Amino acid sequence: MMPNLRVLKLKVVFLLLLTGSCLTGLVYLGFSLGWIKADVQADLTSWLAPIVWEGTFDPKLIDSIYKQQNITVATTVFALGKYTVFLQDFLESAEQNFFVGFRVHYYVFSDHPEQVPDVKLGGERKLTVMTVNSSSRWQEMSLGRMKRLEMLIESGLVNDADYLFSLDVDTKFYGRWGAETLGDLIGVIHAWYYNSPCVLFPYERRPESQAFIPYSEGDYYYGGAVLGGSVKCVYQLAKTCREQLDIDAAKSIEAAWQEESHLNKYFLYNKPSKLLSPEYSWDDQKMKPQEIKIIRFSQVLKNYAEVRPNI
Ligand SMILES: CC(=O)N[C@H]1[C@@H](OP(=O)(O)OP(=O)(O)OC[C@H]2O[C@@H](n3ccc(=O)[nH]c3=O)[C@H](O)[C@@H]2O)O[C@H](CO)[C@H](O)[C@@H]1O
Ligand SMILES: [Mn+2]
Repeated sequence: MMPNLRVLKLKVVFLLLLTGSCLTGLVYLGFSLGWIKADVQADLTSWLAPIVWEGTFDPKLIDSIYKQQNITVATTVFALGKYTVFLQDFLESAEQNFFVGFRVHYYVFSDHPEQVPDVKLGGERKLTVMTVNSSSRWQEMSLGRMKRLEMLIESGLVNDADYLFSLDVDTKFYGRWGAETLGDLIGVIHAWYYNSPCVLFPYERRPESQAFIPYSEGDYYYGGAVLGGSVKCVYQLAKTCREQLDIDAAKSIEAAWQEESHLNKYFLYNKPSKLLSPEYSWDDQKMKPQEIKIIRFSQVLKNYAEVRPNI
């Protein structure tokens, strides 16, 4: 009986050791492949780009540095079809929170220019309405933004601007958005994926698409609702994404999340110089967890059937 018991004990110890090392191996693999996030609130990426969270900057100091440089911030926003209903709140809340005290130039693209509301703007802030053709599919309105952004920059209209942002219109500002968001190339971490492992990111996974990213790659999932940077860098981004979208369109492929998928591909190989935390692109549908100290900009609730021309 005794020797059997010893063998049994040895087997148990061996099994425990095996399980232990398997788990350690899995955790190691998880970290190295990005399945497990070490710190969802890190304030630096592995390529040393800052990630802007509340508490990582001094708002007054950073604004004063850029004020001395007398900069102009251009901002494009697209409101086609029924999305013009979002403009009033977008613009009014931007006037309260977005680069307050800076020279801001909004470019509102719409197929219903007469529906662009007359919002009172602060001193040194202006708005230009850009009339565009309608589309019958919401996907085209969304992905058409890259082409229009590229054309706007080529037209020379934004030559007076130092920085350029492109923002979703079905949104509202709830908090400060200032000079801390400026840099060469700016992306925002998507609110629904900031604490997800990489393999769960909804990147385009079909190799036929130019937006394809294999499961072994990726670092962040960026939202399509916010992009920005210097006019030069935004031009390169918009042009490249538009070219990739055209190649896909010629093959009748539409990436999983339209231009957002192409943006993610672009950022994977052209790393943003600064990342905005999900504070800068939240979603009203999503409860604010404790680790998020402030919501600055957020997608408002919308009735998709009511505002979109197609499903
Ligand atoms: C939070 C976030 O990252 N949102 C992205 C997401 O879903 P969303 O559900 O946020 O997409 P969406 O319906 O807001 O469309 C994106 C933008 O396209 C414009 N638009 C769209 C439809 C329309 O009928 N009229 C119109 O003007 C408008 O500026 C809108 O804000 O995926 C989209 C592409 O699939 C875009 O990448 C969005 O930026
Ligand atoms: Mn949106």
